[in-house]
Amino acid sequence: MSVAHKVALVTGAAQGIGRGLSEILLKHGAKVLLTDVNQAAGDKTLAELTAKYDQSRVAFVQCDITKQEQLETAFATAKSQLGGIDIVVNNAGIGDEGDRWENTVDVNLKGTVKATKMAIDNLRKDRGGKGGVIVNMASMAGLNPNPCGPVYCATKAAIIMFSQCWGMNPDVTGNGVRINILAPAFVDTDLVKQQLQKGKDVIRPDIAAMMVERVGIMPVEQVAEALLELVTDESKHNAVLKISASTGKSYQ
Ligand SMILES: NC(=O)C1=CN([C@@H]2O[C@H](COP(=O)(O)OP(=O)(O)OC[C@H]3O[C@@H](n4cnc5c(N)ncnc54)[C@H](O)[C@@H]3O)[C@@H](O)[C@H]2O)C=CC1
Ligand SMILES: CCCCCC(=O)/C=C/[C@H]1C=CC(=O)[C@@H]1CCCCCCC(=O)O
Repeated sequence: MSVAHKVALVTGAAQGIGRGLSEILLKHGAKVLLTDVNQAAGDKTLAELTAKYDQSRVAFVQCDITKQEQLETAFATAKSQLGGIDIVVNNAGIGDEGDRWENTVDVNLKGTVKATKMAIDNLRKDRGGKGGVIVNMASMAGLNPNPCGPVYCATKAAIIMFSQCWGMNPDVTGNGVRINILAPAFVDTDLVKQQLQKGKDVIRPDIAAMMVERVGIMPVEQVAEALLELVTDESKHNAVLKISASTGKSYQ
């Protein structure tokens, strides 16, 4: 499936991986609704992307994925402003541990569940949609245990299982909806930089640093290419695409 002229909604799109995913979709001719909880960062990213791409193809709406009504507004905006929805990338995520661990469950798990259910409802052909593809952002940390971020890892493991369960549902597959999962190892974004620099949320920063040393760290663009594969290759359904600087891409 070509992404040209398709409409994508990306969560957590103001910076980091979400911004990179949005940009590769724009480069290949899609229309993109950037969504993010951070209004100021979203406005800045929108201004930068509209300077490079046709401004009728990109828009931003503030959306906290933990808030059902803000998700509803975002999906409605994609339809009214960009003409429909074909691709949903549930990328937004955080890594709080310690006293703030419940934020990580709220955003990574509950927020992704809310957004996935809404995406399925909007894409299903029997509910007025055109079919399409959902990609949920997990992590290698949801597949391989480590002692650094137990709540983060648990939420990412849950995203994989939740997504694959929906992907086995004939009401989803029978109505033109594909669901795939992206599971990167370390990517060069603020999430990793902040955690490693301040040791803020990492329970054993020494071990985290050793893991980064062993596994390496990827540029955002490498993850964006992997997303494009999951979106465009129609044979990919219920796939988990693992990607790491040291071992490259593999499906599980
Ligand atoms: N950086 C890495 O090494 C890896 C990151 N990931 C995942 O990729 C995704 C993106 O991470 P990064 O770009 O690295 O992080 P980042 O911190 O650079 O960007 C995350 C974006 O999500 C937004 N966000 C946070 N909470 C939100 C909410 N409640 N609603 C909407 N937007 C919200 C932030 O404002 C920010 O713009 C996350 O799900 C993360 O868990 C997965 C594997 C590796
Ligand atoms: C969960 C590991 C914590 C390490 C600290 C850190 O910097 C966090 C990085 C995470 C940010 C988002 C992620 O998904 C990153 C973890 C990636 C783990 C890679 C594991 C690689 C492997 O086991 O092969």
